[in-house]
Amino acid sequence: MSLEHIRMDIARVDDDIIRLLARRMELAELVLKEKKRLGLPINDDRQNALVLKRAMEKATELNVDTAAVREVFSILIRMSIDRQHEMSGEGNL
Ligand SMILES: C=C(O[C@@H]1C=C(C(=O)O)C=C[C@H]1O)C(=O)O
Repeated sequence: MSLEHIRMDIARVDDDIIRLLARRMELAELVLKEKKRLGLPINDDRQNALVLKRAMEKATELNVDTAAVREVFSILIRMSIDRQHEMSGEGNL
């Protein structure tokens, strides 16, 4: 495969990643609605730990750098928590 072709494939993968990020954020908004109904706080340390553990297990299985995956997922969790605060009208406090 040529360099140009490989880079086109990378661009497609990048698009897919962003689409999945958008989907994850939509799901975070749905989670927020349920938490409001149930009277639960936005941040859930237990669930955060579970998400990180699951991601690192998958990274291990797929032979991807687990420390890097942990960093990426920490950012994803922070993004979804920030979005939920914004949706609650609390800004980024
Ligand atoms: C999405 C949720 O809200 C927060 C964000 C999480 C995430 O992005 O995975 C996990 C736990 C919560 O701190 C949730 O509770 O599931």
